[in-house]
Amino acid sequence: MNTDTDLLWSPGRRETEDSNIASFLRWLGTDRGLRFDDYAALWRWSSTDLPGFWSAVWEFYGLDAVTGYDEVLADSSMPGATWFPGARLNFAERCLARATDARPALVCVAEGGTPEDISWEELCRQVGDVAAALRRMGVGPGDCVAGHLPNLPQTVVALLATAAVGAVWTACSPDFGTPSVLARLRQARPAVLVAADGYRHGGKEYDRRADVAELVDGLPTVRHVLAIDRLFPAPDEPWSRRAGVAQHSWSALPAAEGPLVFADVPFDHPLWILWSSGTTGVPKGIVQGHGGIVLELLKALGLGADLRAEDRYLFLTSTSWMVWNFLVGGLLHGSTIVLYDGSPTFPDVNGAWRVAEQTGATMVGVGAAYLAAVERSGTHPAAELDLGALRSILQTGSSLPDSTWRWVHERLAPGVWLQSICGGTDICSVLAGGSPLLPVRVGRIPGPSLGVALAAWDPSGQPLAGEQGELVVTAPLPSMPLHFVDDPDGARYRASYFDTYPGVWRHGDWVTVHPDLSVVVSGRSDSTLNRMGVRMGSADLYAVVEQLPEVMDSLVVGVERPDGGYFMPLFVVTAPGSPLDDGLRERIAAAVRRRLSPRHVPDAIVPIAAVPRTLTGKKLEVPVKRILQGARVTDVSSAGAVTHPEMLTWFADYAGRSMPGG
Ligand SMILES: CC(=O)CC(=O)O
Repeated sequence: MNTDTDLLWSPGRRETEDSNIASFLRWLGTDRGLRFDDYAALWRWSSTDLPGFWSAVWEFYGLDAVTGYDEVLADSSMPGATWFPGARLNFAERCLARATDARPALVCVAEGGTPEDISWEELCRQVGDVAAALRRMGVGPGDCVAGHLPNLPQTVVALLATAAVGAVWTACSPDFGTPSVLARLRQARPAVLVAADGYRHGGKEYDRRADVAELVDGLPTVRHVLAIDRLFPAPDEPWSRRAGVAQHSWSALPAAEGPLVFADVPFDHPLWILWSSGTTGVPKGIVQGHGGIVLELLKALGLGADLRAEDRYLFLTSTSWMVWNFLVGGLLHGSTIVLYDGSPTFPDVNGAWRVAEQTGATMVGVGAAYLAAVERSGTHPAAELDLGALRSILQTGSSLPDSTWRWVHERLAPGVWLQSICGGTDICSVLAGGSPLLPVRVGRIPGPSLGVALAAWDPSGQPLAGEQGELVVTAPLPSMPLHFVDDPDGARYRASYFDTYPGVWRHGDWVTVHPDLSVVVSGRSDSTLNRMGVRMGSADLYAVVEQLPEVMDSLVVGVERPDGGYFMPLFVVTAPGSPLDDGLRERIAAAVRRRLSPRHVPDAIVPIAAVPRTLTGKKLEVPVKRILQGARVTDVSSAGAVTHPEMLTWFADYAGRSMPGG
């Protein structure tokens, strides 16, 4: 039910008249003679007239002054759509195109430190020096440069320098275990490894030099290590002793001899490789292209999130989550991007908000789990900190409990525009999210993003209105993968998105699209709960269970048994001092029965010490389900890619001990 008490935020004059999307609508009227009464009408046009919409984005953002093209969409089949043949543009060049003296390009904060500004001029100079160094190492189109780096200014510089020379970038955050990093980077076959000596997190320093040596040993294609010695400086000490590998110190790189030259690459030239979470098999290397990413991030951040040049845009993320790339996309808008290298909960749970205060961040991106944790802490950031500059929060990763939507508006930053966004690595962007033209209501993503032909489908491919179905995208997007790494015939790519509905992208989430176009995502469809033929999203259960003050975290899975039975245990982490006794079990079951349905009541409610998650915060529903079905821990998760890996062994023991018929 959606009543007015659910309304948290409504567009004001700034949004309806001064936002980027308002300017876009005016521009469509004057330049194209197109008028739309509301967001819904604009979205319908944008997701059906693809050449019309994407050519409008192209012109509105001035790309026609950069390059021409033969056609907008030469082939619209999925997979394999052909966008903007004939166009040539370089992501790095576009990121540096709006350099200005007026504002910094980067504001960098190390955990416990003070913010440091890097000007656009300085950023361009550093990109030029590193690009020149890469060219001296013989790196160019067809090569890969890999980063083993935390969220440092050097990481942004290395990405832009790699793109500038036309090579492919990929990164793993150093908090990943070495086997996980190797499972990814081995596939990418990097020629150069850019690595930091360590990182700081939660008040501790982690030395990673030995891990870098191990990586170099495991990556026979690496010829050069570009070493960032910041925490443990020992410039003359090579980290790897492997023959044939040269180590260069980042801080000692010579200045470039000439101006920065950007490789002139076609629209679909590979830009970077992003990695799937790798919790259900070998991580998939998702390759996205220069043109598709430029266009998508201009549209998503500009027309969707209303990012502007004067914004200071912070995302709390490691370099392994696609939102880091989504953060760097802020440069395309001439915005200042804020890089925080550290834990959002250091020195206390409000660490991230302190960084926002220190840096004057105007738009802050966070994972849902972090927001919920701050809510639970009982602190009142709005009273303790000056978040006056903050205008918008981007929330993603998983669904937000209803209470947290309200808490953000009441206690974190009253008046702020909370944008819940859903998309992912696969497109490095947003499928559904906020719009300056749409109100924000509790529990609802305001609408599908422009250009995204999003729908809910039933198993036979029929669209569902106001009912939960598979999230599909029925028309191509420019940032869809060019291909996967090591997938020459595209079989892995097709199997990932196109096996259920040939020619239509199945994203792997359960979604409901309401008549007002608002969207509710109810969890991953590959971890669906299916009781007696009724499908239920795990997120619905979490939303109820995690509202109880005694429950800190939870995980639910539905296990098909060999005997045809179905077992649906709910695992809960209780708050200190709240044992999971019969009383609490009954309160949980009663809340689920009342707020959802008797069918949602779990078969067992079991205490656990922690919920294992991917390093980007997603609960490990599918791996746990598979363990409960008898899979070996090592077959369903890759070491170092999950939090609380010890819990996977716990689930294996539980499967042996407590599963019905087990
Ligand atoms: C934008 C997103 O969808 C991010 C994520 O959940 O991985």
